[in-house]
Amino acid sequence: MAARKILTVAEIAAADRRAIEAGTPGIELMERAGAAVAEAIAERFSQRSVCVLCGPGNNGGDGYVVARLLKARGWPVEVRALAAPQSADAKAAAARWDGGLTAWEAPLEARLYVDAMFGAGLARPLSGDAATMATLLAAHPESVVAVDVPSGLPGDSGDPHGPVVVAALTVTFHAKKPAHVLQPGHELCGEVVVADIGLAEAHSDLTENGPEAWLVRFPWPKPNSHKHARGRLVVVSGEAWNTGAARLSARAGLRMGAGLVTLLSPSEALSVNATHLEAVMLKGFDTEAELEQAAADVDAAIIGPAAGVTENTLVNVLALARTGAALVIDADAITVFRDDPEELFSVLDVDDVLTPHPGEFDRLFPGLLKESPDRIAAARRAAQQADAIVLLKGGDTVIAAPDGRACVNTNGSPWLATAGSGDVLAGFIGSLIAQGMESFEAACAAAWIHAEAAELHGPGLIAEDLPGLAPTILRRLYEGRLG
Ligand SMILES: NC(=O)C1=CN([C@@H]2O[C@H](COP(=O)(O)OP(=O)(O)OC[C@H]3O[C@@H](n4cnc5c(N)ncnc54)[C@H](OP(=O)(O)O)[C@@H]3O)[C@@H](O)[C@H]2O)[C@@H](O)CC1
Ligand SMILES: Nc1ncnc2c1ncn2[C@@H]1O[C@H](COP(=O)(O)OP(=O)(O)O)[C@@H](O)[C@H]1O
Ligand SMILES: [K+]
Repeated sequence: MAARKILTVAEIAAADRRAIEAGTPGIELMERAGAAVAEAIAERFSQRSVCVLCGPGNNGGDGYVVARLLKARGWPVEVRALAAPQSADAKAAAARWDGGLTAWEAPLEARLYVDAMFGAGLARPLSGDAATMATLLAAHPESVVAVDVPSGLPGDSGDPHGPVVVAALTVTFHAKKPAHVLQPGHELCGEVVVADIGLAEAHSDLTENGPEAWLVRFPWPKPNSHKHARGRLVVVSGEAWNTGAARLSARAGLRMGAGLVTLLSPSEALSVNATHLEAVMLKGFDTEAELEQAAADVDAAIIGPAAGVTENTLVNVLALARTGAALVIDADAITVFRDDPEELFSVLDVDDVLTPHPGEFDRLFPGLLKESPDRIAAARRAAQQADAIVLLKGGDTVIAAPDGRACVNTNGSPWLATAGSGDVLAGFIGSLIAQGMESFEAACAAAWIHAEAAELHGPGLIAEDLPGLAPTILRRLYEGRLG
């Protein structure tokens, strides 16, 4: 299965234009779009009274088609027009609707509402009658189906700057837009159905995260695999009072399949680490030179979880960067470079992964999140600036590579909002890289598995649970690997 592409508003408009130039009339695309919405509604709702709210553009045009097709199926349908149709296709679709119009302000008594006011290209916040309607509908999101996007949601950012419709189901066309995957848009859309309306494939560097993007390259062990061949991973421990986070990463790394995982511990923390380790191995170091030596032959190294915002952490990162290991740089190992991010960037390359939460991101890339149109753009610019993979954490984690690839994680689980879950994620990423997966794909796969594991557990999740939940998700992936 191919990765699920996400197209911007400009890209979808271009695909639309190409289809029309190639001989499919716009009204035919509108008929297909409306038919897909009517079909999705009939599949999910029993027959009931429907009110279709049509805007002046092509989104409204789709609405007139939905109204006609649901009426033809015997559903009681009323249509309300926010303004007269403006485009030729919308006028044609409206002309095919023979059921008359209900006044916009009449009491709302239908059991289902189809929001066809505005599409993804919304140029300015909803105002007037449209804004009032969005506010009224927001009281009954379970009865609202949005065409393309909930009206008021700009397609490229997913961040409404005014009143917005909240839907239980959104039917969009050809591909998702950023608004369907980025928060809060993702939440406002409800279930998202992507309907095929016969447009040609379009190129996109932006995808929605999921196994179809990386499962064929997942590093399963082979019959002749041995532990050294399955990837050597090291994790740098913090000082004696701060060792748990690195152990969480190490355990997660082992669960994700790395053959050998070693905790590299400051000597003074060796005994506390030793008390808590079994399959994870332990090695001490006292100086940056000893750390460099200990990591000389490893495939991947993780530094940051409870490492301490200290000069030692800074020099330890630089020491690891002198080895051939791919680096996963998290937490304190990010923060420690806040006064001179360039010093960090100068030692990174595309094998390395930075895993900041938004606060840490702002320390390395001051102002970038705020001044970017959305999180995808921010993560992409950061990856280019750092010349490394950047995984920007959140409910809608974004992973970006310096070459422009970006991936949005949509299975994010709020149960992950618990101390230490990021340490586990770092362990998962480092482990997959150590096993030979390309770093961008490793970060995507790790983020997806991490969220699936959290969802599997649900309430009461603590970070310690996550490594032990990974095998259930891995088994599902393993059994589906040929599918
Ligand atoms: N391939 C596909 O994807 C296909 C897509 N299709 C459908 O087309 C839809 C996109 O259609 P669209 O471009 O006509 O946009 P849409 O939002 O209906 O209307 C724009 C109009 O609204 C106005 N306007 C804008 N903002 C406003 C505001 N806040 N308050 C008030 N007015 C506002 C704006 O006016 P202007 O800014 O020009 O003054 C303009 O007149 C898409 O969502 C999908 O449903 C299918 O039919 C076929 C294949
Ligand atoms: N509300 C949420 N929804 C989905 N994922 C979340 C949410 N809150 C946090 N996460 C995820 O949980 C992890 C938290 O990581 P981090 O902030 O580094 O925590 P810690 O440093 O305590 O390990 C990240 O993977 C993040 O994407
Ligand atoms: K809409």
